[in-house]
Amino acid sequence: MAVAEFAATSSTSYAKTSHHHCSSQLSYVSNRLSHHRKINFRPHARTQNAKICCSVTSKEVQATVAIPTQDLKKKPECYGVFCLTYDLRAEEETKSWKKLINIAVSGAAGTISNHLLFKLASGEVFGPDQPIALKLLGSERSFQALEGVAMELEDSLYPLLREVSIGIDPYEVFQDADWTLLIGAKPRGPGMERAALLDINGKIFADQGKALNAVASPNVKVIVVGNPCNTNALICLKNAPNIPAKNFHALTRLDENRAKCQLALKAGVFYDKVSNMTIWGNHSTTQVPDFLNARINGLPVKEVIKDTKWLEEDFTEIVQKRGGALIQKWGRSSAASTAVSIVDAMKSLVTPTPEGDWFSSGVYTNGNPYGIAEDIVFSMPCRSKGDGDYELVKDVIIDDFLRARIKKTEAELLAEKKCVAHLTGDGIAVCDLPEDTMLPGEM
Ligand SMILES: NC(=O)C1=CN([C@@H]2O[C@H](COP(=O)(O)OP(=O)(O)OC[C@H]3O[C@@H](n4cnc5c(N)ncnc54)[C@H](OP(=O)(O)O)[C@@H]3O)[C@@H](O)[C@H]2O)C=CC1
Ligand SMILES: O=C([O-])CC(=O)C(=O)O
Repeated sequence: MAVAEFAATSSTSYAKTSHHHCSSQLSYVSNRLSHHRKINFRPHARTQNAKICCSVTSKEVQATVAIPTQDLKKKPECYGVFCLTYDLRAEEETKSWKKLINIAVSGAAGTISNHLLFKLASGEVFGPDQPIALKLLGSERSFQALEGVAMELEDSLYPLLREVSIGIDPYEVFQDADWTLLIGAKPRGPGMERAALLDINGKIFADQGKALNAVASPNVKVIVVGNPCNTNALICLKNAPNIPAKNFHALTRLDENRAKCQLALKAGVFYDKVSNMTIWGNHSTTQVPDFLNARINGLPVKEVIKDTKWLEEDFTEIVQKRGGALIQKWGRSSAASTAVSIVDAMKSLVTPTPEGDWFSSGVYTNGNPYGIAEDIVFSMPCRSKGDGDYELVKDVIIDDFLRARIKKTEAELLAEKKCVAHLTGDGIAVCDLPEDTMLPGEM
């Protein structure tokens, strides 16, 4: 279909008219770029302009759509309706738009992503005046499903979602990414050794680290979700030497949220009363949910929950194995709550941490103040000024109970690291994992 058939002229006030109404004025001319299996170049400047309304603030905004004069077939980097670009100069004039944030997501056709992408597009992380681009990474096996995801994003008419592109080559999809959410990973199948999983998934994260190093924004923030996420994050950062190691996170926010929920349940308070929750170590069954430093209604947990046996035994184990308990009910691993926790993890980095509180994230240990071995990715308490960066919290108490548990999860991560030495540039891999090395979902 010829692009010139596209005709849309309108401007309106968002306060009075929804974006659904706005968008319905577009003649839909997407030529369904389904046959384009790769993205490979950026939109070119040669355009002619038409106007559509794309307001996201209460101010009246006229955004100018740039209509490509070239055949859309030659513009495979965007998906469908997202190929209709807009004139940044016009936007600058309105002073209503912020610079686009590029978010790359791997495993984008998977279950977690199916929740996450729609939350991102709705503005949950970056706010109601921040346009975003989603760059979705799939594979040969998932490409058709990925198109389905992109079609649903189109049909959702999110005013903040300006660009969607899909592809199977991380060197293309990660181009200029400001954030990268690495979710895609092979799930551990029946009878599969954890060492094999570390190797298979490790290779994925080594390749993706190299791609990020080559093409992403030099200050890209990377959140690794695909398991085993701590060691995958380590592999990724080792393969991306030009990106600060500090920018890589392994997702342990779901564990933090699970721990807060259990403390709230036991104390009989709503979960917003639980703060200062640290998850130490690995996103596995050796993780340490820290009830020593956590607070309920501002008080140390031990002053509110007097049942020490429950705290030391039941609480810890419930949190460690919550993923497995969920799998037994659902028949698949946590997806919606994982997506929520990814949003929480991102928001914690772009919003100043409330005074006196902190959040948990699996981060690179070099320079940590707790005596944890260097050169691994370990969940620790962090605070952020809201600039995307974070600092480790210094004023935490570590008693003998906590120290012993931290040592155990540290030993597990050091063993995992040896298994992937061939992928981190540390020589020959020697894999001798402790018996109890399991994902939260394996029990
Ligand atoms: N850190 C945390 O708190 C949590 C982590 N997880 C982890 O997140 C990851 C994704 O979970 P979820 O979205 O539910 O999983 P899905 O199975 O729905 O999706 C996973 C995606 O991984 C991709 N993948 C990459 N390599 C392979 C491979 N070799 N074989 C099969 N699939 C592969 C697939 O996409 P494609 O073909 O496009 O590459 C697939 O769509 C898992 O590793 C899971 O263990 C889950 C819950 C919590
Ligand atoms: O073990 C899994 O794949 C799921 C997981 O990480 C969790 O639920 O925490």
